[in-house]
Amino acid sequence: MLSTKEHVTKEEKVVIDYMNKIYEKIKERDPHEKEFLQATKILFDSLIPVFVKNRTYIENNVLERLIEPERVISFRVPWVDDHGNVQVNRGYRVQFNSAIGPYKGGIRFHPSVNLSVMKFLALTQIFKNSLTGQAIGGGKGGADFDPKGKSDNEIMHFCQSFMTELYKHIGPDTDVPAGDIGVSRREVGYMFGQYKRLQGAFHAGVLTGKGLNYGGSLGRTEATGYGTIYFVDEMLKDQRMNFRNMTIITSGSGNVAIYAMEKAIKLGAKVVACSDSNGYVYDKNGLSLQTIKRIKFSEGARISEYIKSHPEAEYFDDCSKIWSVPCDIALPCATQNEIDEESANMLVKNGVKVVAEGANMPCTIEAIDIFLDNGVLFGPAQAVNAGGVACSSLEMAQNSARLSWTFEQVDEELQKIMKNIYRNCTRAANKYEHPGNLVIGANIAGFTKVADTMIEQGVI
Ligand SMILES: NC(=O)C1=CN([C@@H]2O[C@H](COP(=O)(O)OP(=O)(O)OC[C@H]3O[C@@H](n4cnc5c(N)ncnc54)[C@H](O)[C@@H]3O)[C@@H](O)[C@H]2O)C=CC1
Ligand SMILES: O=C(O)CCC(=O)C(=O)O
Repeated sequence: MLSTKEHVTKEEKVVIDYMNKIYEKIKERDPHEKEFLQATKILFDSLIPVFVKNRTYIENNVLERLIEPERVISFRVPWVDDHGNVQVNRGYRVQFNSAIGPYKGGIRFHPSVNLSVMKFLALTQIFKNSLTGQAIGGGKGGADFDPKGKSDNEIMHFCQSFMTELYKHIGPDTDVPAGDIGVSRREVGYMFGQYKRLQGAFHAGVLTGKGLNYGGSLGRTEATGYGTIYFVDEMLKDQRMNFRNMTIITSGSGNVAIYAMEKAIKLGAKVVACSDSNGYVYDKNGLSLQTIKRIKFSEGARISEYIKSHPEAEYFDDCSKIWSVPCDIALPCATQNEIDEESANMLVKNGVKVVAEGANMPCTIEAIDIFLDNGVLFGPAQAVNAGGVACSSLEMAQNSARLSWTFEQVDEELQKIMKNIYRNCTRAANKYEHPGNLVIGANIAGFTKVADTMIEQGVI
C-alpha cells in the first residue's frame, strides 16, 4: 500500500488506486523481493504528482510496463578454487529498460546479491541514467560471490566463468556493464579479456571502468565520489553554504567513499569518520585519507588497521553505529538500507544539515521521511551518485570515437552533468509543487523522459 496524505483530491485518488493495483500485483507475484518492493514504493509515491497532471501515463499503462524488466538472465557460475574444489555461484543480469539507449549498469560481487537486489538496482538505474542526459538504458548484474579472502587467481577464474555466460547477452550497442561493489578495474579487466577471447574481436565499448591501456577513461575511478560532492556542492550553494569547515562522515571506504572524501577535503571539509563492513574509525580532528588509501588500495586490509598508525583515532567494531557521530554532512557510501529510522533520528538529533546518498538506496523509507520532515537537505542516490555512470557513458563516447580525453576534460564534463542533474531535479520538484523535495524531483525528471519515449515507441 502506498503512503498517502490525510486529504487527497479526487484526481490523486484515481492515481493512487491505479498505482496500488500495480503495486499489489507485483507484491503478490514476488512477495519475497523486499528491496525491489521498497524501491518500487519510493518510486510510485514520488510519481503521484506527475500522474495527476498527465493522464496519458495511465491511458498507456506505462507504469505496469515499466515495472516489469524487459529481460532477466540468471545463470550458473562454476569455478575451481585454489584447493581444487569445484564451487558454484549464481550470476544475474537484469536488463530492465532500453527505451532511451542500451542497458547500462554495474556488476556487483557480494554474498548478499539475489534477484531482489539486482532488480532494485536495475530499476533505479533506469532513472539515474535518464537523469544524466545521456542515451543509456537501465540494467544491473552480479553474483552472490564473495571476493573477500579470495586469491587473485580465484578472482580471475570466477570472472572468466561469469563472462562465459554473460558474453552472449551484452555488447557495445545492447548492454554495457561496469563495476559496482566488489568489482573494480581488476575484475573488469578479467571480464574484458574473456569477452575478447570468446568474441574473437576487440569491442572496447562492451564494458566501462576499463584500464587506461585498452579504452578506459581517465576520471572514471573518481567520478562517482567526485560527482557526489559536486552534487552536494549545488545543494549547499542553494542555501548559501559551502564545504568549508563542514564536518563529514562517510560510510564505507571503497571506491565511492574514498573519492567523495578526497573531493570534500579539497573543498575545505573535515572527514571525521568512515567505515567498512566490520566497524568504523573516528578522529574528531579529521582522518588521514592517505592512510585510508594505503589500507584499502595497497594492502586490501580492514579499516581497523587505521589506529595502528594513528593512535589518536578511535575504532568501533559496529559499522552501523557510525551515524551516532555528530556531523554536518552524512554521506552513506556503502550499501543499501544502512540508515534506518534509529540512525536517521540520531543524525537529526545531532544537527545534520545534509544527507546525500553516494550508495544505492542506503536510506530506508522511514529514514528518508525523517530527513524530509525535519528540514534536512536530502539528496537521493539516482541523482547524487549519477556521476559514475555518466562518466561511463563518456568512456563509451571516447571508445566510439577511438579517442582519449584528458582528466581535466572528463572532470569538467562531469561537473556540468552534475549541475544539470541538480537543476533538473529542483525544476521538476518546483513544477510539481514539492519545492526542495529532490526525491520527487529526481524520480519525476528521470521518469518522464523514459515514459514519454516508451509511449513514442509503442507497446513493445
Ligand atoms: N562504483 C561506482 O561507480 C558506483 C557505486 N555506487 C554504489 O555505491 C556503493 C559503494 O560502491 P563501491 O564504492 O563501488 O563499492 P566498493 O566495493 O569499492 O566499496 C564498498 C565499501 O562498503 C563497505 N561496506 C559494505 N557493507 C557495509 C556495511 N554494511 N557497512 C559499512 N560498510 C560496508 C565495504 O567494506 C567497502 O569499504 C554501492 O551502493 C554501489 O552500488 C553507485 C554508483 C556508482
Ligand atoms: O558505470 C556504470 O555503468 C555503472 C554504475 C552503477 O552501477 C551505478 O550507477 O550504480
